[in-house]
This record gives sequence, C-alpha cells and structure tokens, in this order.
Amino acid sequence: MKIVLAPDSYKNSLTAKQVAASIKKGFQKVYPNAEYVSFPMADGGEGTVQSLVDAKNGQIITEKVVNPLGNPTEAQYGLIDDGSVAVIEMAQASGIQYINQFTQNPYITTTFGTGELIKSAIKHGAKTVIIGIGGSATNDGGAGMAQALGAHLLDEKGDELQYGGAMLKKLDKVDISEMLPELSDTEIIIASDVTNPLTGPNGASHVFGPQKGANEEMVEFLDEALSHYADVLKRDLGKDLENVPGAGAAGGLGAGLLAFTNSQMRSGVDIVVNYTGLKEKVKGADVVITGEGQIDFQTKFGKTPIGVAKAAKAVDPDTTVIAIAGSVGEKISELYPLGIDAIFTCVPGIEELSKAIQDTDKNLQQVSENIARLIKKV
Ligand SMILES: O=C(O)[C@H](O)CO
Repeated sequence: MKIVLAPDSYKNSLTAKQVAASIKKGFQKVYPNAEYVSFPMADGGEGTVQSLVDAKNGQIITEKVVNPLGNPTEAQYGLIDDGSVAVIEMAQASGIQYINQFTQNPYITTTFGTGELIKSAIKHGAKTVIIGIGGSATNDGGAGMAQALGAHLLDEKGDELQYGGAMLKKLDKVDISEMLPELSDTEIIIASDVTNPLTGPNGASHVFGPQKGANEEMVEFLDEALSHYADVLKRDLGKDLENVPGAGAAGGLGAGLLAFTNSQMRSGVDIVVNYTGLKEKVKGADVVITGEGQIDFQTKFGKTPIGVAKAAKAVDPDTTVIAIAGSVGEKISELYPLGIDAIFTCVPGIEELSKAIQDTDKNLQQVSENIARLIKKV
C-alpha cells in the first residue's frame, strides 16, 4: 500500500508538513506498514515558502527589509535546489498584515521590501525566483520593487519618486540603466492570486484598493496613477501591460514584475507540483490525500487540492484522490469531475473556530483513521 500525503497548510493552524504528519498518524493506526510519502504543498499563496522549503529540504533566509510603510522589518524567503531557486511571498515584506485602520494608506505604501528580497535572493546565487504575489498592503504597481532593484522612476525635474501609488501620477521617465545586472540572467516565475488587470473597474485600485484603506476618491486617483504608469512603461520599456491578466495582482506588482524583470505568470499550484516533482512521487500510489483549510467550489480556480488531483490523475486515472478540509463550503460537487473523488471535513461538530483550530491535529488524525478504515473495508 502506497499513500501519498500532499496537503496545503491550514491557515492560522498547521503548516502543510504538520497537516501531512497528522493525516499519516491517523492512517498508520490502520495501515502501520504502508509506504508513506509526505509532500507539503502550496498554491503560491501564504505557506508556499515553508511548503517548498519543507518538501525540498531547503533553507530559510531572513533579511532586513523595508515594510510597506517604509519602516524596517525582517522578512523571510526560501532557497531550494542548492540555492539556485528562491521562493518568495511578497506579503512577507509588503503584506497587508503590516497596516491597520490607522496606518493604512495606499497612496504611500511601497513594494520596496519585496524588491529587497528579490535582490537578496539573487545575491545569494538564485537563478530562478518563484514569487507568490497577493495579500499586499500596496497599490504602487511594483514601483518600489523596481526601485529596490536599481530602476530610477523620475519626475519632471529628474528627481526620484518617493514611495507609494499616488506618486506614480508624477512619473515622467523610467531609467533601467542601473538595474541589478544579474537580473538579465534571472528567471522570475510569478504565481499570482488573482487574474485582474492593472486598471479599470476590475483593476487593482477599484477591486483591492478599499481593503488597503482607499476611499472612493483615492481609488479614482490611484487608478489614474496606475494608468499613467502603464503609459510610461509602454513608452519607455515597450511593455504594454494594462490589460494583462494578473497585472493588477498585489496592487499592480504583477505589472511591475512583468515590466522590469524576465518574468512569466504561471499557476501557483502547477509551479509547486513541478518543483516538488509530485508527478514522479504519485506513481504507484494507491491513495493520494490532499486538502486545505477551507474547500469549496472556488478550490477549482487553481487551489492546491485541484492541482494535486490533476497531477495524480494524469499519472494514473485510477488513483483515488481524497481531500480533507477544516471547513467544507458550497458546491463541492464541482470538484468531483476535476479529479477529487471524495471530500471530508475534519471538524467533528459545531464548535468555536478557535477550538477547531486548536484541535486540528487531533481532528485530522481522527478523520484520517476513519477514511483508512473505510478504504480497508472496501
Ligand atoms: O494583494 C492584493 O491586492 C490582492 O491579494 C490581489 O492580489
């Protein structure tokens, strides 16, 4: 019996590695001698660094960077494959957790710290940088990120723009002559959490600006600023990004990365499946167990369980794929035709969220044992 455990993390509760360990303990009560292969997974969002570092025995690097408000902070990223590949979550340096109702202000928040993480990864020898973007406090189109990598974003007087989305309105010229030279040999793979364009009603400012503190007037101003930024990028760098899907992710960092680096957008979970070699590991598996904190029909839009199911079924359509979630939401039947054979929640009954989170390990073991008993019977 070969059992592959490839879950995502359960947000605010367990890392993907811990989830896999809990499921394994439950299964071992029924199948003590099975072959277990644990594969912490992720989809480019929160937990991607930890999952890839765990899956590939990588290394966590801590770097002093600037947070979105321009204050010093420490942020982490991962190095895998002997340091040749870096894994970054932009939110570690420029995420929404750094702001509160008193400090939130997308006119001034910056992605400079994300650029510092990319620079650090390159200085450590990374030739490929996987960057998960989303969960940001910023609306600066990745301008701060580009400045940290040596780009000059200049106003009419030739002065460097200050941090923040509002400043982009003053952008007159982009000069990339002093950007980090190694960037031209660095492949950047972007895992974006959304497919929104840079500007317009579905763009970064209109859709995600309010959650970062923008009122109606600010949203309009920021949208115009990003539109002007896109015009200058098109004129000075020859990149037309305004309507590219994902350009509006992380306050337009998607556009910034596409404009200033050798980058391409890919599905986050496909990147992780690829880098962990999951398809190789699921060969010969009798059962593949995946999961995430919350499963519902939206899981089909590139979340971990679907990525795992697709990989497993591509290798062998007869492999049984089971998902275990903390909470199971609406229309999960939409996931069955996509490769997930059955979905279970690990929460035993109605209880406080804090209690469910606290008991996740125990609950996961319990439901896993039950699933194993059922499989044995069948
Ligand atoms: O950071 C943001 O703006 C949202 O997560 C969308 O990417």
